[in-house]
Amino acid sequence: MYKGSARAYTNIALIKYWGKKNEELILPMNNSLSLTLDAFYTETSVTFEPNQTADHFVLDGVVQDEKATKKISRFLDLAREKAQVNWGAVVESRNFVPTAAGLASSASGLAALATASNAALNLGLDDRGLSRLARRGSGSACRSLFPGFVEWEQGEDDETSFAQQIPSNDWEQDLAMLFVLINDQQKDVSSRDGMRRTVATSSFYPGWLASVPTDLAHAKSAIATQDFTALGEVTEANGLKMHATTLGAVPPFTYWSPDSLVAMNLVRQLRQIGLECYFTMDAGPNVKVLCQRKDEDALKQALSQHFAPERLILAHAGYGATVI
Ligand SMILES: O=C(O)C[C@@](O)(CF)CCOP(=O)(O)OP(=O)(O)O
Repeated sequence: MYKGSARAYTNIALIKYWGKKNEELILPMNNSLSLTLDAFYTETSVTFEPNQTADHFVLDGVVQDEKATKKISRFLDLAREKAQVNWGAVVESRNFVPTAAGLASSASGLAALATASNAALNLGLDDRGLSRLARRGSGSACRSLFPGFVEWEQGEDDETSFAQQIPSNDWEQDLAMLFVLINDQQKDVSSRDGMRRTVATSSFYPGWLASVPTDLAHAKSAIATQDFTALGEVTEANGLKMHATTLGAVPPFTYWSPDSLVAMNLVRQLRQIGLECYFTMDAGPNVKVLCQRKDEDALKQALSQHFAPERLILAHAGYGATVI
């Protein structure tokens, strides 16, 4: 029986990955930096069957359609190639996210699948090898292998593009991230499609890309000096610039919904009255608010004046992917 199971946690980028220089290998245009969180995780088991060739994918108890299964199969082919086998597999994944979330994070899912495949096929991959394998499933997944603050080195090719943890003296334990879950019916443009369109057509993209190295340096120095204000400011600015690129795409699009703007404005108002907090957003309307742990209750209290409590999820620093 060639079976492996793993758990991996989602991560939120403070300095965003937004654009690929190589779609096939998922090589990014820039380095990114994230914080691995504890609130959302995925548990995945994979069982390779020597006398089967078809793959089956069950997500949260539901057998997935051909399109979703094909995406998993393409990833499993990488593991099969490394093991020199052509065995079919059954993948069972469970996302542990609050029901209201709608936060199906591919990052934790693919990081868990890479870790589970490594165990099932006894591939013997080290952290770097695992990060490179997860990257082939979804770019941000390469960061979910590790706890704390994580930097994805963009690299030049498959060998040199991987993530690693940034030394922080556990400062991340002093921080918190409050997820404001905006229920938005509108179908978002996927992160993959959004970054593809933006790179190809947005006149704002070059300006964004040119600003990332400086933002990254500021974020890393803020972590080294445990300067929350500096980390918050660069996080909020970098996220806003990333989202600005979508407005210049052809056709233009935005991930922001009216309630996203309400949340962003509330964060600015709270800062003005001395509750230090900063927001960031990804490929969806949800708003993530970075604060210090000592302020998390005041922040949640303030936002619950405008958002129902079940839509406010507090997260803290998470853990690296593990075999379970
Ligand atoms: O996480 C970040 O750095 C920023 C984003 O979340 C902003 F939306 C993008 C994540 O993109 P992902 O889903 O990894 O894309 P893939 O490589 O096409 O699968």
